[in-house]
Amino acid sequence: MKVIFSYVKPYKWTAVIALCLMLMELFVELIQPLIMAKIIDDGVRAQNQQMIIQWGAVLLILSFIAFLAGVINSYFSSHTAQSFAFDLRNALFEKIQSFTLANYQKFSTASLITRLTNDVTQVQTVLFMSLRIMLRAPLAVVGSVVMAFVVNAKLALFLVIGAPIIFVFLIFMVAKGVSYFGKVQKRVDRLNRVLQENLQAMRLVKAYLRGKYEASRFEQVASHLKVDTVKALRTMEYIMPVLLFVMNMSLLAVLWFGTKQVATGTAPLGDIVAIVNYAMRITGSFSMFAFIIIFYARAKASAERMTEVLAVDNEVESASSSIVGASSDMKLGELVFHNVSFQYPGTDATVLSNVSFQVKSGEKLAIMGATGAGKSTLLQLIPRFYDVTEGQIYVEGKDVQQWDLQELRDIIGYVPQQSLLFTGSIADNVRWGDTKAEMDEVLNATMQAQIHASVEDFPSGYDTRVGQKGVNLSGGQKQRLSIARALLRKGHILMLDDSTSALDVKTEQALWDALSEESATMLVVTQKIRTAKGADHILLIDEGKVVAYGSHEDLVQTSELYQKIAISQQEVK
Ligand SMILES: Nc1ncnc2c1ncn2[C@@H]1O[C@H](COP(=O)(O)OP(=O)(O)OP(=O)(O)O)[C@@H](O)[C@H]1O
Repeated sequence: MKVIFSYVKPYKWTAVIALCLMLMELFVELIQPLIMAKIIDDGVRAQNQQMIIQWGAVLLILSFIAFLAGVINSYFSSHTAQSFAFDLRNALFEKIQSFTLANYQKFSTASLITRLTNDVTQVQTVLFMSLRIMLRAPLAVVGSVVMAFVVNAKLALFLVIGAPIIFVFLIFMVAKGVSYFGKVQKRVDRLNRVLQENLQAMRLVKAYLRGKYEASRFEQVASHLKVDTVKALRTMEYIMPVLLFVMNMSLLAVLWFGTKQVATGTAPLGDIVAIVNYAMRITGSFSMFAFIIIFYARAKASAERMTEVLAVDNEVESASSSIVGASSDMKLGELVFHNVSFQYPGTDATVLSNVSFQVKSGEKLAIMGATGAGKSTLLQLIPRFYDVTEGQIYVEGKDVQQWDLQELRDIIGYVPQQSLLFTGSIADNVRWGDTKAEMDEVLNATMQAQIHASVEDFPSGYDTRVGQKGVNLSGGQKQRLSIARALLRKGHILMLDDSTSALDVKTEQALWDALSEESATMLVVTQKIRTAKGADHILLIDEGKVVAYGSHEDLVQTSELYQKIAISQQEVK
């Protein structure tokens, strides 16, 4: 809660104003009985109309002030809560942007979405409600007790006799509530995950006629959410009866001893009436407590989940040293792997084992190997999506761990295996690679990526809207747009992870011809011997180990595995 509520700090003054206004409302509420008493004693009973008008006017003015305070309080409370939520959401989003891939894997996407939306809203609601009404209930209890002491301290003592029991009970219920509502939020995560997966796989669901199966999967997580929420709310239902029982016992004691005091003449009847009145107010405020605890417990659980995100330590980033710039003997785009071994964080399977190779400036390296051999993993180590477990990777003569991370990633153009596009125009999507690029640079990139002609054929050309995840584009179009986006970066190293799998032979050949003019060093993961043939060297990986390295002509002679692949693709020559 502490970390999360530090985001209220910039708005502390609006929060303080809201609190003061709320106190003003409470003050009016608490002195209302006294004024009523005045009207009855000095006005009605004394038959003094002047007094009735005078105190009536005071009551009216105070009520109007309370009304105004309420309206202005609403304004300040919502300003504070909305601004707080805005800042918190942005902070969470920024933190997530800085996550290492290993950290992404720790949280599921659905859980991160819930944390950024639902969890923020829970805390925002509690903040607003606290400033507006929720804090009023406990303060009204305290105020009523104080007023009761002012009226008759001996009788008022009976009102606080149950306080320790109530205090311990409330702490117990908050702890229970936090644990139960923490579970509820996890259930919300799961529900979102099933929903997200289902919506993303809608085509598959239809093709496999899995609508009913998916509906039952959803129903299952929805019913878990329902059961856990009901359990949490049922537990909270004990709050009211327990508080009311303790309060009613106190009230009985006040009446019992109060009657005795009246009988012996030690207290006026008015005192008992007033104390009973305050006791009723306390009881009334207690009826709010169940809601307060539910809201508070839920918000606390949400706050803990958000703190988890904000507290993430991004090991890769923090390891980045302050040495900036390249070494003097650097060659643009030169890359060296030296005895690199790698295991994914939290796993014990060795994905890459003792990998060593070198790619000279401007060279083209094709990386081949069976599925799961470790090709994509190898590429991801270069921009430090993950850090090597053993060995070193040198880019332009400098260990990647000594590069300023931004500078390192700035010189790398990366096209992942799965083409990802964003909602927006085609031009926006290409420009995503370099937001400052001019239109002629965009055109250069799209021409090189062999997508320009297709874009021109669209009725709106470069302004064509790309649907969610590029639904309105073909697989090959998406791949070529992703390549254009990477080319626009004009990096020293271009990494293509099986990014031409959806292209026809002619288009692919045209693309490689265009890319052969590129001065960047190129790493191309491919399954096709035809593509590998055009590379300067081929790196063949099997189960994370380098099993062959050389040109196509060399490997056809020397590597049995390469020969097998070549024969299967009828590309032995
Ligand atoms: N994020 C991850 N966490 C843990 N293990 C992973 C992760 N990504 C991949 N692996 C494992 O690492 C191994 C190599 O995967 P990688 O994706 O690098 O293979 P690949 O050669 O690119 O395969 P493909 O040609 O099918 O894309 C696989 O055994 C895979 O299960």
